[in-house]
Amino acid sequence: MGEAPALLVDDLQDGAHNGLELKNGICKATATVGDKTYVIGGADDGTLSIEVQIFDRNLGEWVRPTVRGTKPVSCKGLSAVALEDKILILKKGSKPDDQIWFLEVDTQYVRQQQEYLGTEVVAWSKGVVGNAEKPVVISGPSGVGKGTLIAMLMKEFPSMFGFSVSHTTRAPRGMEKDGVHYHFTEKSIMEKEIEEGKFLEFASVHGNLYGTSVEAVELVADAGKRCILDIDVQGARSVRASSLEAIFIFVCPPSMEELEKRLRDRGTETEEQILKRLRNAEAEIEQGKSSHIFDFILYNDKLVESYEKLKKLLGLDDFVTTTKSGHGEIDLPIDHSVSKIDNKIIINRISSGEKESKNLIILDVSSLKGGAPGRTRGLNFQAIGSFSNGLTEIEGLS
Ligand SMILES: Nc1nc2c(ncn2[C@@H]2O[C@H](COP(=O)(O)OP(=O)(O)O)[C@@H](O)[C@H]2O)c(=O)[nH]1
Ligand SMILES: Nc1ncnc2c1ncn2[C@@H]1O[C@H](COP(=O)(O)OP(=O)(O)O)[C@@H](O)[C@H]1O
Repeated sequence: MGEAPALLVDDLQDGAHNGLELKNGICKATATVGDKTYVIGGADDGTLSIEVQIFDRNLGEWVRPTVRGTKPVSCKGLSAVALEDKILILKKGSKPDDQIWFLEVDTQYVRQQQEYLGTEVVAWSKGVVGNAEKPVVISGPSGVGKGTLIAMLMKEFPSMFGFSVSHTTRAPRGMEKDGVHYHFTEKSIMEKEIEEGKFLEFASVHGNLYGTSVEAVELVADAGKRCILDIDVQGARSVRASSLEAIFIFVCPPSMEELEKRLRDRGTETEEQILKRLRNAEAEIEQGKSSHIFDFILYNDKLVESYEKLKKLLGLDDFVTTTKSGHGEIDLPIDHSVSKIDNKIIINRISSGEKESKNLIILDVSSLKGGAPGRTRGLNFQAIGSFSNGLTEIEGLS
């Protein structure tokens, strides 16, 4: 049995299942999903992270769960709304991009983690307003031209794409910079971080460990960019099975002879490494073509033509540069009440002194995408304001 938090069991049994509690400077919200009541909160000094405890009503016991994903930092107050398999958390007095969070309690990811760890698991993911384009996973054998094609894409569309910087235990090549091409790390450190759940996927490739950290993907999403992942077939399979919805592209060489020529001409590997990469290439190509992981196979024969094909796959062939529309920011009132009608969360400002502020915010949670341990996208909102001239303004943002 776990240690009881400040909120009393009696409070829960009296029916305070969904709502806000303030005790001794500690802000807590509670939400009930199934037989469990989740007590979510932290100190209001903006430094500590928000913690979770569970009261299992069947067992009559407190449980402290294993927490996956990045925890949100504490804030001035919380509201919690139970959805089917997750809890929507509204953080009061936080920055616009830090106000909406989800605590997953019974999603596929949480159930997988529960099975794997044999403990109660919850997982955080930050809510992102709007529908950022799906991330792009690019795989293919060493030397096929993945890096070259990605570099061309990033050069032509710098504000649209962001590269997910992987961790690796292999040594840097001459021109490679730590934190730009890879986060170069040590095996023991990376293994510890994998244990701690910091990686979305990882794999042993050509004798070294490679992995995509949750943070690497989050950083790109937070910059409002479309994430590109250069990962091997095993990694692509893991991502396919994860909550990250992506487009999967496998890059194939025109022939094994040409692949060998490119690898040798690149001149970055020893003879032994080249032979190992060529041996692995056959199996990778076999899996890439037959495994149903990939949505598209791109033959990289003539570079310029292949690049045009890649742009077409990503819907960029007749792309005209336009100014990026804003993400839309919610002005979440500190004092508010929250209710839920079907897939709509209604946030109502309590006693608004400001004449021209939005009194009602409607959050649509009907088409959420992605989820823990990264980001939950697809949140849409409408802000509705009443003005002193009697007009009502409706602002739809996504
Ligand atoms: N699973 C996984 N594979 C990765 C990751 N980063 C790179 N790789 C793959 O590791 C392999 C070797 O990469 P690298 O050492 O840069 O050599 P290169 O492919 O010859 O340029 C390639 O197939 C990459 O796609 C990662 O984060 N996860
Ligand atoms: N279509 C192509 N035709 C000829 N050479 C290519 C082509 N694409 C890439 N290359 C060259 O092949 C080498 C390997 O490309 P690289 O992008 O490093 O591969 P990867 O990232 O898949 O290991 C580089 O020297 C690159 O300039």
